[in-house]
Amino acid sequence: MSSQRFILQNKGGFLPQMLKYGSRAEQTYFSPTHPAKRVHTHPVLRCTCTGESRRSHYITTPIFYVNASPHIGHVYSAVTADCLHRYKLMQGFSARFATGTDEHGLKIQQAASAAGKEPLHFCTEVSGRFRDVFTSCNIAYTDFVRTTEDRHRRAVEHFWATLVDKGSIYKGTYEGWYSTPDESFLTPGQVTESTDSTGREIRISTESGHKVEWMKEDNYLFRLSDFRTSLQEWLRSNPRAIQPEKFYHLVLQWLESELPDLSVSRQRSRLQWGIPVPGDPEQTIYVWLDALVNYLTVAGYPENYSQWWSVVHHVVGKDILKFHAIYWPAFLLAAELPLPRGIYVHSHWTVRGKKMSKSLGNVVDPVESSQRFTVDGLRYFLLRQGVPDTDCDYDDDKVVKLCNSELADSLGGLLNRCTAPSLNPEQVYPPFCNISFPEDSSGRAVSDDYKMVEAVSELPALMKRYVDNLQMYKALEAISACVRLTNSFVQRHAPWKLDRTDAKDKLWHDTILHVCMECLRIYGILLQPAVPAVADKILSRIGVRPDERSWDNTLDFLSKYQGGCSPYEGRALGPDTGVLYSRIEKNRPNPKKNVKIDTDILRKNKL
Ligand SMILES: Nc1ncnc2c1ncn2[C@@H]1O[C@H](COP(=O)(O)OP(=O)(O)OP(=O)(O)O)[C@@H](O)[C@H]1O
Repeated sequence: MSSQRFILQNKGGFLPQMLKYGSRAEQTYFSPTHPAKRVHTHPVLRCTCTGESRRSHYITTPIFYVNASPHIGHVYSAVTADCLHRYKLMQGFSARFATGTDEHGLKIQQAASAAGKEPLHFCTEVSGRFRDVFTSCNIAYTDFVRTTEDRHRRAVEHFWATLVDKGSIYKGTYEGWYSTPDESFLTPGQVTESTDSTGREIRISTESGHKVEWMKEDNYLFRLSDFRTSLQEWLRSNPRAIQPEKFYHLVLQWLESELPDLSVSRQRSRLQWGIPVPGDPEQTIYVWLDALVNYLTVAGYPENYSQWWSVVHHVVGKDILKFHAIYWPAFLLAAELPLPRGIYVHSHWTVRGKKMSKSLGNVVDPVESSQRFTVDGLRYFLLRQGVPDTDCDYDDDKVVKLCNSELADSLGGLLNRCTAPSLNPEQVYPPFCNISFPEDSSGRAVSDDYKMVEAVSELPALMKRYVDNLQMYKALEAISACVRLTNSFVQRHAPWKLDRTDAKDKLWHDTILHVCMECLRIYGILLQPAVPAVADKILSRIGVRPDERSWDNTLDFLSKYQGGCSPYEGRALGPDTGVLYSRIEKNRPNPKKNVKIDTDILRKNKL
């Protein structure tokens, strides 16, 4: 059965890409991620083959608002996307990874004015800080977009004109609650009463706790209400479009209520720092519409964008789920553009139970943390401890504990055992002996050794399942469990007790080291997306060349055991004999030092 990628188009716009199997006449469509499962049959669907390569992937982070410097939460979004991007590259995909900065809106206008700077000058400075932090955390983005760039302005203007052409934008009066800090509109049900620090009665957003104000002004409205059914249809046809599943259900729940039309512009008199509405200089385009279009800008919109646009996946924090899972798909449906292939949602890092946030000031500085724990130590902690479904509390002691036990002791210890001159005086990848470790149990290997080999051979498939579900923490947990099994294998057979002058003992000794190095080779390859520097150290030390580090190279794990030959056997080890990861001292420096709490802000927010 052959498969070909199609975009399905209905009356209201494009439905997301699906794979069509079998004859056109059947009009039966299948999810790309669940080809075995029939998900949608629609009488009016029209199919257009995009010619998209199945081996390309485009991943994005949110673009970050430049009202203050980046913190660990931003780095977490970026490290997650970076890990996914590296993982796709390792699998041979042609992949693109975009991040950038969101630079328009009232908050920026106010922050620039408070800093006594021109908005663009202010944005350039803060945007540069994001870029620097990402570089220092080894975030290998392929594109960095700023919403103040000309290419983005062109994309936004074109997108706006398309929405107007399609009749999805009209001029009207918006009246309702608005939260400037969240740059979002709220229904009466999302607003609650509260008091400010002087005891004055105010209204706040139930979700963010930010103050809201009643707004009434003439502006442009987007016919969001027209798209509720199409959005429901999209999600029901694509049960994996939003992951983890709990967020998918949350969006479906939101869609059970009516969607009021959305104001998509501000009067220029209130907001000057933004892109003017084409043909109406009295109005500025709403910052969220402006910002979301960045994903298209990077893909090349409005010119040749379809190659990348058809494989786009967004990584977003749960705080901006509504914008990405409702507003953005609705805008795209209105513009008759394909919907994202996947929206990967993650929860928040908290500090003592409160969301780490620029506005609260309770931020952890990623540069200080990466200097103390190393870049890979910080990346490992974020990906290993960050569970997308639930919030996680950040604590320096947890980083120390995890990195010491899993990177320094377990992984570093294993590498050291195989490569230390005391056990490996020839400094080579030693040979494997089938008589010592045969497929049956007639050699010196015991049943736990076979279990360990089986676990490691299954590891790539397990990792693929986890990473494809955005469960990096489970993938790293599985690798860590295998590292422990390999250490137990060494401990069980204590090669240091064997007599290397005895021919049989020597064969068994070398076989033990060969098995360990094969395990390390697999761990090194699989760890590359998460901790590239640590993985490179492992692979270089055991003599694995850069062209031998792709996903396919995990398929020949312990090939000698399976009767094949090994290209690594007898190879000289790499020259770097340094430790893999140096243990971090606990409590030095002061673990609370890099948690900056702005007490004024906390007081103001009654925390
Ligand atoms: N505490 C956090 N944990 C995880 N991700 C975060 C966190 N804070 C921000 N992010 C990520 O960065 C994106 C943009 O966040 P934003 O710029 O609004 O940061 P913020 O610190 O929450 O700012 P503000 O306090 O001004 O709202 C979020 O959607 C999310 O992807």
